[in-house]
Amino acid sequence: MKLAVIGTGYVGLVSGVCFASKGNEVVCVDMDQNKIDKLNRLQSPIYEPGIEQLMEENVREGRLSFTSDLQEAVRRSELIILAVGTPSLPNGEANLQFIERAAADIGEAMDGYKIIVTKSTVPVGTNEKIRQVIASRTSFSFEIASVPEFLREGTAIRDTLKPDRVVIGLDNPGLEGVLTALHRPFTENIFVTDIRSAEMIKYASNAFLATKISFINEIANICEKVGADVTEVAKGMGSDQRIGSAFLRAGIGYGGSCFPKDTKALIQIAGNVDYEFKLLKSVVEVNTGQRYNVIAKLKESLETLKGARIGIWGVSFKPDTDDIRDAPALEIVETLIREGAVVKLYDPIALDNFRQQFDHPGLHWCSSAEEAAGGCDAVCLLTDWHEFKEINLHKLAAMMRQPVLIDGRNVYGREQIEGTGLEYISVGRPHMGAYSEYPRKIAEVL
Ligand SMILES: NC(=O)C1=CN([C@@H]2O[C@H](COP(=O)(O)OP(=O)(O)OC[C@H]3O[C@@H](n4cnc5c(N)ncnc54)[C@H](O)[C@@H]3O)[C@@H](O)[C@H]2O)C=CC1
Ligand SMILES: O=C(O)[C@H]1O[C@H](OP(=O)(O)OP(=O)(O)OC[C@H]2O[C@@H](n3ccc(=O)[nH]c3=O)[C@H](O)[C@@H]2O)[C@H](O)[C@@H](O)[C@@H]1O
Repeated sequence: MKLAVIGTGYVGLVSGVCFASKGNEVVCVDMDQNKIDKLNRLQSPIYEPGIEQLMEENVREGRLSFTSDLQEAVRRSELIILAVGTPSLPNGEANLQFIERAAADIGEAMDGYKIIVTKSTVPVGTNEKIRQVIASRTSFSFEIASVPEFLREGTAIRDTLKPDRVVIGLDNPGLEGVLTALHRPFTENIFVTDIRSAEMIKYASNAFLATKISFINEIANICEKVGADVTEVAKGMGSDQRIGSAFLRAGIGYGGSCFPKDTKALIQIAGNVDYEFKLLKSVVEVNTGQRYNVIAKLKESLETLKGARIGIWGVSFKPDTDDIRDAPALEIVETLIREGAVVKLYDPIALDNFRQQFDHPGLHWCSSAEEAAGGCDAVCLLTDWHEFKEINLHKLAAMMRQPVLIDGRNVYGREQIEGTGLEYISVGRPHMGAYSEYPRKIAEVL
């Protein structure tokens, strides 16, 4: 099939490349000429393992191209995929300006029948608006469908080539054949429903995963007070198939371009129909608090942050991505600076993006984890990059001014910590190390 994909962020680029690799002729469109120039040099504007190789193969085979000319792309395609951003407005609602503009541009460019598929995450009822915007710009007939995207950054290609399921929302049953045929090379598990339900499935899925994370984080906070180990608790809970083990990793809370924005948007969607989504509001509140627990733990350990030297390991919102959108590290580092700490930052790939968001004379940019830790009063591990698991913790303790390690992702096991001399404070697990007063506090509670 001939496809145009509008928007070359994670979703547009990865789905464009994956549709091309299944034999479709795909043109990816972006209004950002710099991105298109980069793509035409076969350089990916997103960090995603394997993407450049797949781009190169498909361009070489003549199935994939990149342009900023939306009109030309729409005219040569049978099906158009909308994958533009839907960021948050200040009140949490989804900002639909990119969607509306793209829909208008598509309507104006149309020169015949087209199918328009929305992959962007959009509030319930948005596809109806898209239909109206396009209809007001063209007299040619067209169909709309909602095919929400469930890929994760860092595993986006694998998630797209082998998804758990594909959800297709449509109002005209006549579209089912063409859309299921387009997606069947990826999976047999295709769920066809109406457009509004498809739109809601996307928000409900992200909100549910966010809820699992906040739930386990609250359990972790209680574990810390009663002397239980949340990683054991999660294993024990997760082996019940009704619960499932995924998304039960306690830590410093979720970040990224989607969970924070989509949870807030769903609260607004509910609010707009006079429904207070109390559970989801608490999920968001717990998530914010979880980031600040790192600060509280530092203060407990160091007494004051003024003048303290703090090493930060990892600033991206999760490993294998350079994305720092709504990364917990942003708020944590800003707070440390506000409290007068000197902060040494290291991340394998996300430091440039971080610096564009937040820079300050009190920040030191380091090129290795060891450099960031050297001479520090505490190191905070905020992103569970694989390389941090391999660090020699004996050497770490020796190079620090005070050997305090705050592990925000529960990366290390007891056997790695024992004998290192580190004071080790993780999330929802017993504190370890010479300086720890933890057992005394438990005794007080009991
Ligand atoms: N990032 C992710 O992992 C996932 C994102 N989503 C959803 O997919 C949508 C896209 O997200 P990202 O890929 O992160 O987006 P993004 O915001 O990184 O990129 C969107 C791109 O669209 C381009 N664009 C905007 N308006 C345009 C127009 N009228 N014509 C041509 N290009 C235009 C922008 O220049 C930008 O390059 C959002 O709704 C998001 O919630 C869904 C699943 C996963
Ligand atoms: O709509 C979206 O954009 C996407 O949002 C998430 O994908 P993503 O944000 O790439 O990353 P996740 O792997 O889901 O992690 C999100 C955040 O939750 C945190 N997390 C995840 C799992 C866990 O057990 N604990 C936990 O704290 C991660 O560290 C990260 O900060 C969803 O997993 C995707 O299905 C969805 O398509």
